[in-house]
Amino acid sequence: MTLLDIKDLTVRLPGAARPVLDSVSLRVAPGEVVGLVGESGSGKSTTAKAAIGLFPPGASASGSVRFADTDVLTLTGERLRAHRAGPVAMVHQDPRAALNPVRRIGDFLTERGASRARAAELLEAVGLTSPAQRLRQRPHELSGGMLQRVVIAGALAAEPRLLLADEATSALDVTTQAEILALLRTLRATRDLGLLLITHDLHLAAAYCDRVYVMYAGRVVEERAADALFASPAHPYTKGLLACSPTLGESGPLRPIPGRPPSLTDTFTGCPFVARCGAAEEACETWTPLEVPLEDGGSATCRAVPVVDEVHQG
Ligand SMILES: Nc1ncnc2c1ncn2[C@@H]1O[C@H](COP(=O)(O)OP(=O)(O)OP(=O)(O)O)[C@@H](O)[C@H]1O
Repeated sequence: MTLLDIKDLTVRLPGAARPVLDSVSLRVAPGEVVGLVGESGSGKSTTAKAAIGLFPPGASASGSVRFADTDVLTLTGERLRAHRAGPVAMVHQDPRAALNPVRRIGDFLTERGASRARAAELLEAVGLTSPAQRLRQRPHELSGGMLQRVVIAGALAAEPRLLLADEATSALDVTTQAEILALLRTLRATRDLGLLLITHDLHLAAAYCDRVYVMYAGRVVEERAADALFASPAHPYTKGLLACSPTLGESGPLRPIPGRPPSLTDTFTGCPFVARCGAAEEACETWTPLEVPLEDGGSATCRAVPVVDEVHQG
């Protein structure tokens, strides 16, 4: 069963030379942790926000976004509001931005529909000790990690089925980051919650996710089981990301990918990664990007990966 099913989603902004999202397909099943990885501006947040029918002002969207039995792109008014407040919750990078500094933690949770008793239960579920005392505290009395637990408790108040975590641990130190990620994994197991983890850190995604989508310039360039992605990345961009992000405990030289991703005002033909790709050939400049199936069930949008199906490589 699929919880979130995005198919061929293309999002355009007025004045942009290329789509913000170009034929993006992504799915999340109940109880599955899915990673969405890529450099800044690759379209990760735009993809995640599509799950709650939220697009940049003036954007036009085509393709489909389904959540369980709901066709999200057709929702308007009260039904759209109910969708955003119920089955899908979103947690962002900075918990302090989500919390009113002068209100108590208890107020934050009861404003989200939880009773006082339930609010204490939620704080316990996210691993906060002395929940009764926490309910009376204000944000400045808690650490960043504790506040992110409070925000996650608030997100759980409406019993969501899917949690979108947009760089939710990026502002935290490494130890607290690991604790929050472990908490999210526990919640998906105990609540059968689907989890979409958005991060620029491929190593983190590979360590905590079941499956990973790698995005580049508004496209999904690789989709793999996390262990396969880490062991044998197929797309040159994925290989580049792995080589340029540090792993815990390793101190080898990092090799940044040369150049920078195309902006929304840059036009290009062929593969969008061609200008930065060490393995590019002339034919890549005119190749129409196409998801090529891999033997292990994943896919990569690169004409150099070996064909296992009846796919025309150009
Ligand atoms: N409201 C908006 N108005 C104009 N451009 C936008 C808007 N939202 C997103 N964009 C543009 O769309 C592209 C994709 O942005 P998006 O935030 O989805 O990327 P991202 O991969 O999540 O990046 P980051 O890691 O920096 O959050 C970027 O070029 C961004 O500037």
